[in-house]
Amino acid sequence: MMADQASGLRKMTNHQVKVIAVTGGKGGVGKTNVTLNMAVSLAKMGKRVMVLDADLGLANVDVLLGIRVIKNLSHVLSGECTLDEVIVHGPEGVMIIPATSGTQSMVELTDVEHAGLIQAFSSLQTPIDILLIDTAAGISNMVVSFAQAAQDVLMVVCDEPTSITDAYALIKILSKQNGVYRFKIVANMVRSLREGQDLFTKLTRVTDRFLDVSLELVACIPFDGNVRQAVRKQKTVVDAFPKTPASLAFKALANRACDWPIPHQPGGHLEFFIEKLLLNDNDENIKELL
Ligand SMILES: Nc1ncnc2c1ncn2[C@@H]1O[C@H](COP(=O)(O)OP(=O)(O)OP(=O)(O)O)[C@@H](O)[C@H]1O
Repeated sequence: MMADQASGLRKMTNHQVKVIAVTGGKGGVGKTNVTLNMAVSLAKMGKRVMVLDADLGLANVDVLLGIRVIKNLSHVLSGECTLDEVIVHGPEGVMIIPATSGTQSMVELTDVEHAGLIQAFSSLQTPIDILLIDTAAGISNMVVSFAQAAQDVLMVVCDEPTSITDAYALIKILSKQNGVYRFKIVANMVRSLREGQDLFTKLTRVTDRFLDVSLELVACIPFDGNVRQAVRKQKTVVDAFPKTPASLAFKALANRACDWPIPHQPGGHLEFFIEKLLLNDNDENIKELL
């Protein structure tokens, strides 16, 4: 299976795909809003964007966009269907891989599911430029897998002590145990640029002291009541209220993301991401499953 997978990858074009994992540690800091508003902004720029809702059990992406879902990521992980078959189209043609809601939250991937995930991405046929992964809250092996495999890890934080401590805990685990040392910080729901910078300073004060990591503040998204208004309308704020402060900040972040370099991937497409997913697996048995 591994050999088939590798040859399948070699057949793909040399097209490079950017993979960004949106994390945060704490729930409710705005990960899904950051993901979707970036996705719609990038799609408006002409990019082919795919969003993976990686919060199995507590899916939000489809709800936030008012999209009806029939099959979702859990069907893909169990081998019932392919990733291409579960794609639903959101605003601006953003392709969504939905998760499931209303079932027991699935935070830890079994070996079989991890193998299913790798297999699913290896055989993805739909061409994309950017894959945005909206990860679950907490520090599960699923969050760690995606953060480790992505080229960029966005850490969304807001001005609450628990947000800083949870972000720090996630950064610690990713750096000390999983080889992720670079983090892009998004200060969300801030009242001013200054508040965003102060938040970043609070976080770097502890990471500089205890960890060997590099943090970069890439966006300060203002607290903006229009975000909630848009959520109620099941739309992204960049769509519903394009000129409001949060929308402008989300668009600036998307613009910035376009300039983040993509590492050279000889096989092209998602090979880098898939290889990292394979590497991330601590259990050698997974290779037997592929
Ligand atoms: N910049 C903002 N201004 C005002 N409200 C915001 C902003 N960003 C997010 N929110 C609000 O915060 C709440 C949580 O946002 P969101 O669902 O994106 O967080 P999350 O981190 O994905 O949550 P979870 O981890 O629980 O899925 C939502 O009600 C949303 O409307």
